[in-house]
Amino acid sequence: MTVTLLDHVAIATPDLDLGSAPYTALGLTPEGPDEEVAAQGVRVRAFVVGETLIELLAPIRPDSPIAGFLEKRGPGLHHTAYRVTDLEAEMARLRASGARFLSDTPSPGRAGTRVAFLHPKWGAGTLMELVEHPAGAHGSAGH
Ligand SMILES: CC[C@H](C(=O)O)C(=O)SCCNC(=O)CCNC(=O)[C@H](O)C(C)(C)COP(=O)(O)OP(=O)(O)OC[C@H]1O[C@@H](n2cnc3c(N)ncnc32)[C@H](O)[C@@H]1OP(=O)(O)O
Ligand SMILES: [Co+2]
Repeated sequence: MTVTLLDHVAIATPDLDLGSAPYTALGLTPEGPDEEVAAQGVRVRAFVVGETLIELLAPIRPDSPIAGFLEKRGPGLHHTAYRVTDLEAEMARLRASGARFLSDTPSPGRAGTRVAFLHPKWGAGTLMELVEHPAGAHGSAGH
């Protein structure tokens, strides 16, 4: 079993400052500066919650999956993400068990990570993401 951590819970928002309000009110602070991930058409702000993160996602392009999600479902919970130690091995293992990935190969994620998404239908209604951190990632949570 190579899932080692609930890496993050992602929230879709039209605007990072607007979406940050409840988390700031809880006294949570961002892990670092906002980050744009062009591959996903998003701007990300990650709040540290102990060993895991709240990943706030705002679209930077109309064709971003987050823009589509907001149009159809409005702001709120978007996906859950699980840290794995070997992404390719986990993808192969899950594929062999019938899992449906949204792409054949990993994509670039936040903070130099590599990510792969499983179809929400396979996730029993939840969009699920696997995250592999660069070897030796630092920080209390390895973030
Ligand atoms: C910065 C990177 C960061 C990181 O962690 O490092 C990220 O997490 S980036 C996050 C943004 N990127 C993605 O979400 C990529 C994966 N997502 C997709 O490819 C699409 O959003 C997809 C395929 C999940 C949905 O695409 P689309 O909305 O065009 O398709 P449908 O509307 O036809 O949806 C199909 C079916 O799935 C349901 N759905 C859609 N999104 C979600 C969701 N987030 N959670 C649960 N279910 C979802 C949708 O309602 C449809 O179901 P149906 O019963 O047919 O209505
Ligand atoms: Co994510």
